[in-house]
Amino acid sequence: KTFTVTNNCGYTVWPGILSAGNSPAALDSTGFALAPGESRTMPAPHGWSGRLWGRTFCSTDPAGRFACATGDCGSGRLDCAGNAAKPPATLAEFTLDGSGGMDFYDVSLVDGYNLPMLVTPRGGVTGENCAPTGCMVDLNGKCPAELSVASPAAAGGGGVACKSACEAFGSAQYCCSGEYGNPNTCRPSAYSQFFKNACPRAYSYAYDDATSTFTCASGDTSYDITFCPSTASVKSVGSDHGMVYAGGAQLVSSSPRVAAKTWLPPGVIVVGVAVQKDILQSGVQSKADQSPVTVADYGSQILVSLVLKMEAPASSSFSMVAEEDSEELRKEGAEEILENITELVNETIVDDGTYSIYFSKEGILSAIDDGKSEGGPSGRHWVLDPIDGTKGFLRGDQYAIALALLDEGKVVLGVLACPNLSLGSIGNLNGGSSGDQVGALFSATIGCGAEVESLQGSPAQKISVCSIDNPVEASFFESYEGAHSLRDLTGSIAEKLGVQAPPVRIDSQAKYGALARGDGAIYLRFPHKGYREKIWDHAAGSIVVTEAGGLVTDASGNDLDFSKGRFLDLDTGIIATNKQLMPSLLKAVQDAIKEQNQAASPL
Ligand SMILES: Nc1ncnc2c1ncn2[C@@H]1O[C@H](COP(=O)(O)O)[C@@H](OP(=O)(O)O)[C@H]1O
Ligand SMILES: [Mg+2]
Repeated sequence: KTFTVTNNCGYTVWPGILSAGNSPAALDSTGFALAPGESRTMPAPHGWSGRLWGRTFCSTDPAGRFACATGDCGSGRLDCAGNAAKPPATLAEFTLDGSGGMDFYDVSLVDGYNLPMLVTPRGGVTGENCAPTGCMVDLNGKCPAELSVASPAAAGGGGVACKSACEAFGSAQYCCSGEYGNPNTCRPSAYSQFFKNACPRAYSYAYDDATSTFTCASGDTSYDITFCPSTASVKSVGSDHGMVYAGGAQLVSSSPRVAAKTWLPPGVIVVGVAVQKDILQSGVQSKADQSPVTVADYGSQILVSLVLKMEAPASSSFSMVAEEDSEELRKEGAEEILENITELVNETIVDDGTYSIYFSKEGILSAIDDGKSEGGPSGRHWVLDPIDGTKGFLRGDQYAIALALLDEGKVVLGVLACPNLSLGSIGNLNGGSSGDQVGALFSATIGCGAEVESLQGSPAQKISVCSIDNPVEASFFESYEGAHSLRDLTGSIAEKLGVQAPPVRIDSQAKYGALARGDGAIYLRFPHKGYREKIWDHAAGSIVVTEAGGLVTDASGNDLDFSKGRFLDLDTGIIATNKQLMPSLLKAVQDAIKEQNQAASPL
C-alpha cells in the first residue's frame, strides 16, 4: 500500500506532510521537492492518519531559511518536521484502516485553496464511495477579491492562493465555532458555495461531510495524489459512473475571460491530447479513417459549449458560432461514431469531476447544434474552432483549440490553446526548441493586452509582437498545407520585401500565437481564388496578435470584419505583422498581386 505524489504542474511544488498525533507511524518524509512531472512513492503505513499539501513559490533566503509563499510550515527547512500548513492551502486528508476496515479520505478547502489537487484510489478500489476526489480547477484567478492572496513571488504579483471565509473574516459563523459549532447551525455561505460550485467533491466548510468524504476498503488500495491533475490523463475508477443530470452549477462570479481560460484546458485539452496520442499510436493517419479526428472535433466542441453555458454569465441568451453541426452524425452509419463521442464526453466529465452531468446521445446531438449560430453584427456570440489545423492534428503536429467572443460584431476576447507548441520561442526553426515545456495557452481581452501561459497552469506572462523593422531580419509564417495558401505569391511577397529566412510552416492558429510573442515577424495567408475564410479560423488568433501590438488585415489593409456572419468577407488574403513592417509589407503584397494578375492576363 503506497502513496504516490505527482506534480503535474508547470512549476515546482514542495509537498508537506503532517502525521496526526494519534497516528501509529509516520510517512518516510515530512517535506520534499517535486519538479514538474516528477513523482515520489512512499509506503503507506497501516493505520496512518494525517494530511498532505503542496507548498508553492518556495525559496531559501541568504540566511539559509527555507520558506514558501503558500502552504509554508514554518520549519525554515525543506521538511516540515511536525508543523502544519499555514492556510490557505488545499489539503488531502487520510485516515487509513479506520472503522469497518475502511480508508477515509477527502480533499479539503476548509483551510482555503492554493493549488489544484486530486486524490485517486488505485488497486483494490472497492467500496461504495471509493472514487477520485479533489479540486481540479485553478481557483486563484477567480478567487473573490476579499479572499484572494497575492504574492510578489508570482509573475505579475498575481493571486497565489484563496482564503477561506473563516480565515478572512474570523467570524464564528464562517468558522463553525461557538454557537455555530454544529452542523445544524453552521450552514454553507456564499463563500463556501464559491468553493463548492467550483469543486463539488471537496470540503468547502467544516460540516460539508456528506458530499466530501470518500471511503475505500483498506485492503491494498493505494492512493495517487496529483497536483494540477487536469492535464494528466486521469482515468476514472470505482463505482462512480452513476452520475445524473444535476443542472448547471453556476459560479458566483466569473468573467468570460476567466471562464474561457480556466475551462478550455481541463476537459478539452485532455481530449485533444489523448485522442492525438491514440491516433499516432494506432497509426490511423490515412485520410481513409478520419473518425478519431471527428470524435475529437465533436467532443471538443461539446465540452467547450458545456463549460461556456455553465460558466458564462447566464443573463444573456447563449449563442455560439462553431465549425461542427450534427447533420453527419444523424445519418445512418454514424451510430458508432456517435457512441464513441458520447462515451468520450461523459468519461471526460466524470474524470474532471466538476460537473454532475450525463449526456445521452440525443443530448450530444443537440449540444453540437448549440454551435449553429450565424453570429452577425449585434449581440454576443462565442466563436469556436474545436480543433483547428485538423491536418496537423492527424500528423501529430500543431493544432489549436480556438475560442473567441464577439460583441456587437467585434472580437473582444480570444483564447488559443496550442497543446503541441513549445512554451518558449520556436525561433526561426520549424518545430520545437531546446527541450522546452510544451503546451501554450494564449489569451487576449480587448484593450488589456495578450498573454501566454503554460497549459499546465503557470502564471501568465504578457506578450508582444517582435519589434523588427528591417524585413531582412524578418521571418514569415505560412500554412504547412500547400493547398491552404498560394506559395508562389507568398514567396514573391517575401522576395520583394527582402526577407532572407525560409518560410516557417506550421498548422493552425498556432501561427498567430507564435507571431504574437515575437517568434516570427510576419504571417501570410493567400487561399486559392474562391475560398471563403471562416470566422472561427481567425477570430481568436487575430485578437491575440492585435492585443500583442500587431496588425491583422486583408491584402488591401482593411481590418478583418467579423460581423458578417460565419464567413469573413475580404479582399484576397490575410496578412499579419508588427506596426513597423506593415507599410512595406502591404506595398509588397500589392505589388506581388499586381504582378501575378498581369502574368495571368498579359494585356
Ligand atoms: N483550400 C483552403 N484554403 C485555405 N484555407 C483552407 C482551405 N481548406 C481548408 N482551409 C482552412 O484552413 C484551416 C487550417 O489552417 P492552416 O492551414 O493555417 O493550418 C482549416 O481549419 P480546420 O483544420 O479547423 O478545418 C480550414 O478551415
Ligand atoms: Mg480551423
